Amino acid sequence: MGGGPRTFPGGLNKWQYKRMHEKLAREKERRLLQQEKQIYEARLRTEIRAKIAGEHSAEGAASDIVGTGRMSSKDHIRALADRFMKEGAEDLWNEDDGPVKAQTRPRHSKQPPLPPPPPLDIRKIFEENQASTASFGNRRRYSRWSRNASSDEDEDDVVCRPFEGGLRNLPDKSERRRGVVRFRNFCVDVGDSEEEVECVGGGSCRKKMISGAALKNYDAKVNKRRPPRADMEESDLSEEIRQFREEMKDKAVTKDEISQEEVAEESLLTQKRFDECKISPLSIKALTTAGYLNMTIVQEAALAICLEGKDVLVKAKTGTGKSLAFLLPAIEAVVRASSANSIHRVPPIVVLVISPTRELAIQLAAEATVLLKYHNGVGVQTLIGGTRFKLDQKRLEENPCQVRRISQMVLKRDHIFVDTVGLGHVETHDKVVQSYLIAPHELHFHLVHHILEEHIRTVADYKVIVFCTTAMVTAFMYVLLQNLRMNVREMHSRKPQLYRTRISDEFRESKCLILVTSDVSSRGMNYPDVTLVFQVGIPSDRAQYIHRLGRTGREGKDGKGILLLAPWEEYFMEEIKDLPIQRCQLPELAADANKKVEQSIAKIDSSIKEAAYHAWLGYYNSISDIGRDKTTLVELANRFCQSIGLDSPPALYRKTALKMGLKGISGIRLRK
Ligand SMILES: Nc1ncnc2c1ncn2[C@@H]1O[C@H](COP(=O)(O)OP(=O)(O)OP(=O)(O)O)[C@@H](O)[C@H]1O
Repeated sequence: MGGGPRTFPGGLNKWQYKRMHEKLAREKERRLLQQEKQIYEARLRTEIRAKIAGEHSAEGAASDIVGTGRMSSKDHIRALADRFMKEGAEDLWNEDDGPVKAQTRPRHSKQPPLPPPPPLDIRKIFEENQASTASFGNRRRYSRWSRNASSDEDEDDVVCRPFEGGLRNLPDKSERRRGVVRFRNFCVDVGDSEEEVECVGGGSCRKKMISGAALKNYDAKVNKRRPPRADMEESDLSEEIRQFREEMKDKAVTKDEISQEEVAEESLLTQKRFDECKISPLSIKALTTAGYLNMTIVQEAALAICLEGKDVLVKAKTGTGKSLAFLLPAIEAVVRASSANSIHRVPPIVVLVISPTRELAIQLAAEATVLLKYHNGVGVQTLIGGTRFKLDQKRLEENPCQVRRISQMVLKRDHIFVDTVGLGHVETHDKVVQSYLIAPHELHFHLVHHILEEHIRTVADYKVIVFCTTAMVTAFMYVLLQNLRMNVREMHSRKPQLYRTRISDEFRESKCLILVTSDVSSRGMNYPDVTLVFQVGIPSDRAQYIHRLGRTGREGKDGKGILLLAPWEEYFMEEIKDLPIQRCQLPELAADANKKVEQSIAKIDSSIKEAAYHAWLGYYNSISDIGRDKTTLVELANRFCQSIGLDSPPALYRKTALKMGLKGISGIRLRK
C-alpha cells in the first residue's frame, strides 16, 4: 500500500522536486517584477516625452495680462510654475523629469542618444489639466461643526486623526476593520475575511516607490532613500512660495474671471488653491505637476482643519476628491515628523491608511506616491493579501506596524465634523440619472442582456459596471455575458490578486468594456468615465447602493444608475426613497433575444450554477429582512435556481444547512 520512496522526473526525490519547483516559481516572480519595472519606466518615459513634445505647441499660448494690473488665477499658477523653472532650480527636478535645460544627457549608455529635449513645462501641464478638469466647477456650500465621536455618519465619511505625530485615515467604521496605507511610515492595510491590505512605510534605508496614479503598477521602482533636504532647497523654495503668496494677497480675483459655467450649482472645484494652504513647497510642486491646482469642495473644507492636526470626520459625495483630502495632510504630518525625528536610524511609521479592498489600497498608494514625488525621504508601501505573501511578511517583521494599537484608536470626542453634502441635500450627484426596475427573477438575466445591449447601442464610448450580490453570482453573470458575446471582464474576491490588479488597470484605461463585479469594486475605486452602473439584486444597505452608484458621475460628469430588483426585494426602495430614483416600466423583450439568453445559460457549466446558488442562498440568508423567514427564503432560492438553468436545487452540506438555520426546511436538499 503505497509507501517507499517515489522518484520524480529527472531522478529527483520528492523534496528535491519540490525545491526545484519553488525555485522556478521564485524565478518566475522575479521575472514578472522585472517586467513590471520595465513597463513602469517605459510609461514614465512616454509621459515625459509626450509632455516635452507638447511643450512647443503650448508656446505662445500664455495670456497677456499686462495692463490690467491684475493676474488671473491661471496666470498666478503660471507664475508659480515659472519659479520652478528659474536658474538654479534644476536640482528640484527628479532625474525622470528629464533635464531642465536642453542638453544631451543619455540615461542609458547602451541606447542611442535621444535628441535634446526641451525643459518640462508645468504651465503646459497646468493648461492640459485645466482643460481636462473643466467639468470641475466652482464652490459650493459646506458646513463644519464639532461633534462627538459616537456619531454614526454616512457611507462617504473619511476619518482623520493624529497618530503618533502623524495622521490616521479610516474611511469608515466597517473599513476600519478591514484594511491599512502607511507613509514613511505610511501604511495601507486591508484586514477582513475577504480583503486584506496593508501598506507599510519604508523602514529601511531604501524606498519602494509605487507607481503614480496614472501609472498603475505598484512596487515597481526601487530608489535609494535620500535624507530629507528640508534645510536646502525647501527653504529657498519656501521663500519663493511665501513671496508668491504675498503677491497673491494683493491681487484678488475679479468676479468677471469666473464664468457663469464655473459657478454652476453642481460644480466641484473651488477658487481656493493648494498653494494658499500651509503645505510644504515640495507637496505644492507635486500637486502642480499632477495637475491639482484648485481644491475641490471637500478638500477646501477639510484640509485646513486636518493640517492643524485635529480629529476630523468628513462627509462628502462620491468622486469629489476625498482621497487627496486625507492623503495630503497625512503626507504633511510625515514631513513634519521626519524633520523632527531625524535621529531615528529606521524611521518610525507615522501614517497608516486602512482600506476596505485591495484595489483601493493599491490606488491610494499610487496617489500617495504621486504626491510624494519630490519628498525624497518619504516612502509608501502597500501590503495586500493574495500576493507576495513571503515578501510582505518579511517587510512586516522588519517593520512592525503597531497592524493592535490601531484597532484601539477612535476619534476623540471633540473631533470636528465636516459635511460638504449639507443637511437636506441628497448624497448622490444630480447629474447621475437613477432608475429602478422590478421584475421576477426569471426575467433578470434577459433584462440585463436587453439593457446592456440598449446602452451599448446608444452610448458610443460606453463603460459599464454590473454589480452582483456575491462573487459566485458575479462569476455566473460573467460567463453568461461572455456567451452572449459582450466585451466583458470579471472582478471578485475569488480571483487571484495579479488577475484582479490587471483587470482593474485595464478597466481604468478602457472604453467599450463591461466590468461584472462583486462589491470589491464598490468603494473608492476611481474608474474614469463610467457611463452606467447597473446593480442586479439588492445591495447590502443604503450606503452600499450609494457607493456602487458613485462609480459613475465622478468629477462632475454625467452618469446613469439602474437597480434591478425582484418583487420581494422592493422593500429596499424604502431605504433610498429620499434619493432621486424613478421606477421604470419593464421594456418589451424580443423572443429571439430571450432565446439567445436561454441558450447561453444552458451552455454554462453546472458547477458554476451550483456555486452561484449556494452563494445566493448565503447572501440573502444574511440579510435580516429576508433571511428571517427561512421557508420563503428557500422558495425564492429555488426560483433563482431555475432562473440560472438548474432543474433542482443543489444539495447543501449538513453542517452548512445547520449553520444557516436551513436544516429541515422544505426544499433544502442535504448531501448524503
Ligand atoms: N483638486 C483636484 N483637482 C482636480 N482633480 C481632482 C482634485 N482632487 C481630486 N481630483 C480627481 O477627482 C477624482 C476623484 O477623486 P477621489 O477618487 O479621491 O474621490 P473620492 O471622493 O475619494 O471618491 P469615492 O467616494 O469613490 O471614494 C480623481 O480622478 C482625482 O484625481
